[in-house]
Amino acid sequence: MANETGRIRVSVVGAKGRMGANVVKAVTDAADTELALTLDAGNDLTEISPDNTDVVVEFTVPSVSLSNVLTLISQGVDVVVGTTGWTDDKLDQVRAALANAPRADQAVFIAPNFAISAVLADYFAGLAAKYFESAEVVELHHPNKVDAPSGTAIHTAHTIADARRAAGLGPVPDATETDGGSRGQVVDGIHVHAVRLRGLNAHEEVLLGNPGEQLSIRSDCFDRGSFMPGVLLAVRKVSGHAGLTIGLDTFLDL
Ligand SMILES: NC(=O)C1=CN([C@@H]2O[C@H](COP(=O)(O)OP(=O)(O)OC[C@H]3O[C@@H](n4cnc5c(N)ncnc54)[C@H](OP(=O)(O)O)[C@@H]3O)[C@@H](O)[C@H]2O)C=CC1
Ligand SMILES: O=C(O)C1=N[C@H](C(=O)O)C[C@H](O)C1
Repeated sequence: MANETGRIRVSVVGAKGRMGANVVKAVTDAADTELALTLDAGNDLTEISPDNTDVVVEFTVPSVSLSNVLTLISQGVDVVVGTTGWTDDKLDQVRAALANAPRADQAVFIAPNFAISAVLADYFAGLAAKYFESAEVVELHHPNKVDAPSGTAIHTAHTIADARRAAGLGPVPDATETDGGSRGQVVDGIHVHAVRLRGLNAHEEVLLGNPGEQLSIRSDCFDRGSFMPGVLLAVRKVSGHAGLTIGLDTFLDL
């Protein structure tokens, strides 16, 4: 979708945040998008409508994202979401809202990660998982992050678990009898470990092991600019994909 200038009008929710501020700059700088409204906590999302906006980009906090997305659907605009914290129940609520949306072709796109390195790490982990007895995920982030483990790590754990199930693999080998929390969170049978360290930005390592060998798949996003090509790709694609779409891999030729 585009306006009479040929540019996609993009509003940003969470515009003053770390990601939102980068999105405002990316949308302003790109030739085929133009910045519409910028909103943050305390602003009224019903200011956003098809009169001023084609696509909304939402980067806020997990506790408010569902409510924001439901409001934006009822406002009749397409939405690209980068905020984490999505459960099956929340996704079902989005699907139900889309089924009753003002426009029949309305679209919501949610991505756990917009960086090509992270999307490929997840994809490669899914390809490799069936060949290894053991699999664990380590995610490492800046200490200002409010959620752990990361949305990306949760997604990667499910990707690995799905591949293991499809290959008929059983549980990962683990003789641990006492833990005290040191073995991380178990997501779909896969242990996920979260590091929070000043100096880091967003990193993930998938460890796959067999007797006598190991494969490591690692993504390092040193700068939030790494997410912007993926965000802009989603902004350009979302309006052609009615309903709920999840994961940037759906817009890549993998
Ligand atoms: N998918 C991806 O590729 C990526 C996803 N993320 C995810 O994006 C989310 C945001 O991360 P980040 O930018 O670092 O977080 P920040 O805390 O820097 O930004 C969040 C922003 O949302 C605002 N906000 C809070 N509540 C509301 C509300 N009800 N309505 C509108 N705005 C609100 C905050 O305002 P205030 O501070 O005033 O409360 C703040 O400006 C996280 O879930 C993170 O995990 C991050 C990087 C990449
Ligand atoms: O909060 C962050 O910074 C990030 N959040 C996302 C996540 O939880 O997976 C994506 C990326 O890891 C950066």
